[in-house]
This record gives sequence, C-alpha cells and structure tokens, in this order.
Amino acid sequence: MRVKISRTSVEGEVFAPPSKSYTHRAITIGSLSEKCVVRRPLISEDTKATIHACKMLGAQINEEKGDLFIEGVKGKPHIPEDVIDVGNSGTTLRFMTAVASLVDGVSILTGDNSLRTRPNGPLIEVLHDLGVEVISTLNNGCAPLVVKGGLKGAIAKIDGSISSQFISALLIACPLTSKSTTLSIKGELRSKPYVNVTLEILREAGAEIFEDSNHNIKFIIPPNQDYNLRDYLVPGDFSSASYLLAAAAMTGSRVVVKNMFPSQQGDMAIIGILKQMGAGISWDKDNGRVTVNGRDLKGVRVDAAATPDLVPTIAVLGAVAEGQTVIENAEHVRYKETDRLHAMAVELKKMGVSVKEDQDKLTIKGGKLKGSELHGWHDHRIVMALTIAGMVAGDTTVDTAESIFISYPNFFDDVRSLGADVVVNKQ
Ligand SMILES: O=C(O)C1=C[C@@H](OP(=O)(O)O)[C@@H](O)[C@H](O)C1
Ligand SMILES: C=C(OP(=O)(O)O)C(=O)O
Repeated sequence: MRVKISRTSVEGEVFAPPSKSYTHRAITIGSLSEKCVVRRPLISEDTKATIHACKMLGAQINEEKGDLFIEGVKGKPHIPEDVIDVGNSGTTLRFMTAVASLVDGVSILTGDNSLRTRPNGPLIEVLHDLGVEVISTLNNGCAPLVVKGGLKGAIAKIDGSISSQFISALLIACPLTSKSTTLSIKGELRSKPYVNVTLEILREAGAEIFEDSNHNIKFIIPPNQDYNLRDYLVPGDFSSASYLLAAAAMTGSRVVVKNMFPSQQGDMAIIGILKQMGAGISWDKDNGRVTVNGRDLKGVRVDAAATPDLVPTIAVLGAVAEGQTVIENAEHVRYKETDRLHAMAVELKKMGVSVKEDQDKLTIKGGKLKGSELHGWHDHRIVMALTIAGMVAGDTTVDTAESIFISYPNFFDDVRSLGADVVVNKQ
C-alpha cells in the first residue's frame, strides 16, 4: 500500500486511539485472571496477535461491540495445540514467552521476518536461571523460540538496556509461581515507563510486587498470587497521538486531540517536547484534551531513553525546526520493527535534511523539506512520521503504508478527517 501526501495543514478535533501497551497488558493479565472485560481496547494487528496467543494458551476471548470478554485460565495456561505466530509484535513475543514458561509442557513461538531478527537473549538467559529451558532454534537469541515450561521463583539478574519488555514479561509471570523471585536490573533500564504501565495493571489485578530503587532497580515478587482483573477501561495512546500533535505543530494549525488522560505512559513527554520546541500547547487533564497551535519550531535536545517510540516523531519535528535537534540515548530504538535511527536518517536525507547518525544518537539540522518518494520500511511508526513530514513537503509518497494496521488502523482516516490531503493507493 502506498500513500500520496500533498502539502496541507490540519485543523479540528480528533479522538486518540486506545493505548496499544495498555491493551496488550489488559488482555494478557485478563487472560491469566478468572473472568475479565477489557473496555475500549485497541484492535490492531499487534493486539490481535496477543488475543490469538492468549486463546492458544487456553483463554476464551470474545469481542462484543468493541469490548473484549475474557474467560481466563486462572494462572494456569494450557499447552498450545499449534505453533503460536505473533506476527510483528515484540510485546506479544516477550510476554507470551514468559506466559508459556508457566505451561506444564512445550510451546513454540514465532513471528514475521522483522520479529525473527529482534533480540531476546537476556530474557532467554534469565528464564534459564528461573528453571525454564528456552531454545532459540537458530541459536541466535531470536524467534522461533521453543519454551519448555517449569518457571520457578529464584534470585535473578537481567540486562535492562535492550528492552523493558523482558522485565514486564517476568513481572507478569513470576507472581504466579510457587517460590518468590528477586529480579535485579543490571545497568540502565531503558523504556522504564512501560514497566510502570505493567505494574499499574498488575496492581489493579491485585498483585503485590515491591520495587527497590536504592541502587540498581530490584523487584521483589512474592509467590502463589492470583490475578483478578475484572473490568478494565483502556486509556488513549500518547505514542499514536504524537503524530496528530506533531502534524498540527509542523503545519502551523490548531488541532485538539481528545481521550488524552494522564496515565503511566512515558510518551506523555511529547507535550513537554512540543512546548520546548515553541509550539502553543495546552493539556486539560480533567477533560483529556490536548490543544496544539502550530508556530515556528526550534530545535531541541531530547533524551530518548524512556520514550523510544517518540523518536520518529521527534525526528520529523526536528527536520522542520530551526536549528539543531539532538535525539540521544537512543540505541534501543535500533531494535524495533526496523532500525528506526537508521531508517529515519535515510528517509530524511532523501527529503534534503542534514542528519548525522551515531550509534545511540541522531543529530538533525532543520530546514526546508522537499517532496520525495520515501520508503516506510514496513514499520508503522516510520510510515506515520513520514506521512506528517509529507504534509509539510508536499508531493511525497510513502510505501509499505499498510504497516499502520500494526498500531493505529484509523491513522489515515483520522488525518483526513482533519483535512490532510492523503490518498491511499491499495497496490
Ligand atoms: O512494553 C511495551 O508495551 C513497549 C515497550 C517499548 O519497547 P522496549 O522496552 O523494547 O524499548 C516500546 O518501544 C514498545 O512499543 C512497547
Ligand atoms: C516497538 C513497538 O512495538 P513492539 O515492540 O511490541 O513490536 C512499537 O509499537 O513501536
């Protein structure tokens, strides 16, 4: 699918889609509970992968009028009847590897071409220390993964620099074992807000987990717990909303994004970043409304350690801002659906922008964008970020645009409802 974007501004009000991260967790923890309703979930390719995996592991899940009704497995997932294919979803692969560790038997997990290149080494190693044999069939730490259940609590350490999803996955599985677990994080924990999202929903489900952040972060997880997530309303997604907010800021227009209530999402940081860049922005937290008034933007320095998914958005903002934008502490952004630091550098250069790519950093000199034929790298966040860059440049196409179905299936409809001239060509 290819999208053609003409130079336009955006104007009006739009409802942010539900959070992908909260939806994954609500479905997973709901499936480990007895009975649960997940209200207003995100239904996208990635969350469908989690629904599919939870069903394979024994949960019954039915969608009715947009809500998910779950009959869960009460902490005891079943041996899956077939290989579990989780498509493109890193979150699903990591969470289900841990859930499969609770199975009394063997599970096999795989995914698409992109997912089968993403690292899982630290998760495989720590699960080994917790009594689970996980075999990467190609012996490269990537899926396909064969998981022989038998998770037991123990004292273990895990590297936090590659993905927080390993830690979230263990926090979900370990309370259901029969011995207590102490999990220490080695080195810096990147993407920490996602762990806070996990802890929030686990606590809502009645779980008890203690966090000790004195030196390195340590989680103490009592054993023999059960989950009782009953009725969960998914909040709006700040990562998805970042494209709408940035589109208004970049095209000098006024947009209101609704369904933006405070939560544990690190990507709420987009509001402060836009403010720092000089956009007019206000957040009515009680009513969940963020209003942006586009103005001339200036470059910023952003530490991306906690907010990797904002990097493509910040990169296009930096490309139109006056002066230099530096996005640092971003090496983990290379381990996503594609190497997003490299992909953004390559595509922005095609638009005439000066970009310097370092191992954990992008340095962007803002300027005038020229319309170009761009590659979306089969990556939803690259496609959405380049689409809004196209609104400024005009005469731009982006291929592999179908990847928006991963996290934000209504993206093109939403930007069109704001007046953007975006034409989708299905071929
Ligand atoms: O746990 C989650 O929901 C996510 C964690 C982040 O990944 P890492 O922890 O791998 O950085 C983020 O990039 C991803 O989109 C969603
Ligand atoms: C990296 C992402 O998701 P996941 O890790 O679940 O594939 C994302 O949504 O940008």
